[in-house]
Formats: sequence, structure tokens, C-alpha cells
Amino acid sequence: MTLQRHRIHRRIYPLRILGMALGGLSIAAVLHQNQAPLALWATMVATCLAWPHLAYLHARLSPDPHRAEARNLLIDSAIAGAWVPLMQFCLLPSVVLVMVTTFDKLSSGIRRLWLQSLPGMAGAALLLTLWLQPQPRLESSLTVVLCALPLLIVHTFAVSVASYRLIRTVSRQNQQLEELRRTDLQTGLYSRDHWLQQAQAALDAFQASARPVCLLIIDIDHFKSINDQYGHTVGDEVIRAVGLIIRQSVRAHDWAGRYGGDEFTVLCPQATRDEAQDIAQRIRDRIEGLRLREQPQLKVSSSIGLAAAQPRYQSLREWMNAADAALYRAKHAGRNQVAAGGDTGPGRLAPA
Ligand SMILES: Nc1nc2c(ncn2[C@@H]2O[C@H](COP(=O)(O)OP(=O)(O)OP(=O)(O)O)[C@@H](O)[C@H]2O)c(=O)[nH]1
Repeated sequence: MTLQRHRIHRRIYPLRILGMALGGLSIAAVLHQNQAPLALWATMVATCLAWPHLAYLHARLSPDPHRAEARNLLIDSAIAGAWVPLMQFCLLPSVVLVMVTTFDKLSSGIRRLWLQSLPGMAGAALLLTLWLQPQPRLESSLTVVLCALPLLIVHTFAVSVASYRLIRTVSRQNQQLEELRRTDLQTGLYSRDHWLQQAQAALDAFQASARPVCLLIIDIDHFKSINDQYGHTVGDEVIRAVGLIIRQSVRAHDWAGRYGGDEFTVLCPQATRDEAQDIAQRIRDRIEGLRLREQPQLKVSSSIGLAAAQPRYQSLREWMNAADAALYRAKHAGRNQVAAGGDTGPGRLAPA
């Protein structure tokens, strides 16, 4: 079981009651086998009945229940250690008690708790050995063996279930983290890093197969002055709206990402330059038609650079530089237009 700070004592309380009951069963069988005096029976019953409730109260009333419960776990180990000489070292239940309480510390997830539990466990065992000097009786009757089994089985099952749940939770959270890493939170498009990975993979695939693939770089025109004139909140809204337009304008198998700031990138696999130009024009056109409900007078436009992959591009950087150079030309030619570079050299596509 993983120790969580929140209401930890409530989660451990029933488990400790169950553990004490099963541990008590195992100890009772040994006491019966060893014909132990009544005082030992009384000690066993009192410990098993009282300790879970005392531990619960201790943690509940403590200002730091997490620490208090960690202390309780150490006391669990000391109690288990004490019962080893009290059971005259009866081998099977002694090993089961010691192992179960030690594994509890390991599965608690509290760092080094199991190590911290060892001195208390060994100390309690040593103290009672020196004090009572019990005669060792290592053998276990069949009854003792049978009575030790429930604790062993239930504990193993409980720890396995808890580990299974923990692994499921961790893998679910890892998946969520991976999705977050891949996504630009503002626009819902792919993040820069993830998009770059895909672009590299697309270029590699192009080098291997020569199937056409194109790259678009989209930049909002004069975005700084939108921020300056309308404020950053409106600027953010424009970025979100442009992201949505891009997402809705590309094909299902295109990869649209936010490269950073007001710059977006789209990878168009299996698209010729003409097909990619159509996509780019569609995006440019829709951005030009964008109107924010709160700011209907605000006009937005974009410039787009397009580059088809070429066998001569040795790296993604070269391919992106070609698209960037095309974007630069689109900006310098008056913005709000698509320019293509790459296979046929510099070229400008007229605005729609
Ligand atoms: N509101 C907002 N502004 C951003 C965000 N990211 C970057 N910016 C701003 O966007 C502006 C980008 O300006 P530039 O790309 O340099 O220039 P521009 O004004 O778009 O001009 P051209 O690209 O030449 O048309 C900068 O002022 C950044 O501070 C964002 O997430 N939200």
C-alpha cells in the first residue's frame, strides 16, 4: 500500500486490524503448541485488540498524521520482533511475522523506513530474549503452519493488488504527461519539440521513399502591434483562434504545430507543392476572415512560407531554412500571402 498524506490513518486502520487479527491467529497457534502461560495469552489478546485503535488515535490526534503513522509502523515492527522470543523462536510464524512487517515498510514507499524498523525489531527481540531467556522451540505443528498461512496469503495478495494499482496509476499518469509534452496548451496543436521530431521523421521517410512532403511556416502579420494596440489577452485570443483555423484547415494526416510565439508550422505528408499551396492558401484565407466577437474591428492576416522536401536537404534545418526564406519573401512582398521556395527556386504565390 502506498502511504498518502491525506487521511493516512483511516486507510491503514482496517488493514492494521486485519493484520493484527491474522498475526494473533498465528501467535495463538504457537502459544497453544507451546502450552504457554496465561500471561502470554493475555498479552497477545491485549496487543492485538488494543494496538490498532491506539495507533489510529495516535495518528488521528497528531498534528502530523503522516509522521505519526510512520512511527506506528515502526512500533508494528517492534511488536513483531518482541513476539519472536515470546513464541520461543518457532521458526515459521517468526519468519512470517518479521517478513510481513518488514515488507509493509518497503511497500509504504517511505524512504528507508524498513531500515529504520530493524533496530526496534531486533532490540525488542533481544531485550525479551535476555529478560525471559526462552527455550528455543523451532518446530511447527500442522496447526501452527495452517494458522500462519492466512497472514502470508492475505498480506501477499494485498501487497500485489496495491502494486498493480500503483503501476496502473503511474502508467496512466505517464501517458498524460506524454500527451502534455506533445501538446501546446494554448492552441491544442503539437508542441514545438514533438512537431520537430515528426518533421525529422518525415524528412527521413522522404529520403528513403522520395514521396512528396511539404512544410509550411505560418506567421501572424504585425502581431506585436496587435498586442500593443489591444493588449496581450486579445493577442492570446488571436493565437488560439489562428491555432483553431490551422487545425480545421489541414488534412487529417497533416501535422500542425505551434513553433513558438506567433509562428506555426504544418507538415503535409504525401502532398505535392500544388496541394500544399492549396492548404496554405486556405489557411491564409481563413485567417484573413477571422473576426473576434469582442473586437470585430481587429483584422488579422498571416504570411506563409512553403518548402517541398528536396533530396539535397541533408538536415531538417536546411528544409526549414528554405521554408523560412520563403516566409521572409512573403513578408517583404507585403505580407498576407503565401510564398514557396525549394524545388523551383524562390517563388511567390499570389494572395487569393
Ligand atoms: N499575446 C501574446 N503575445 C506573444 C505570445 N508569444 C509571443 N508573443 C509576442 O508576439 C510578438 C511577435 O512579434 P514578431 O513576430 O517579432 O513581429 P510581428 O509584430 O509579428 O511582425 P511580423 O512578423 O514582421 O509581421 C512579440 O512581441 C512577442 O512578445 C503569446 O503567447 N501571446
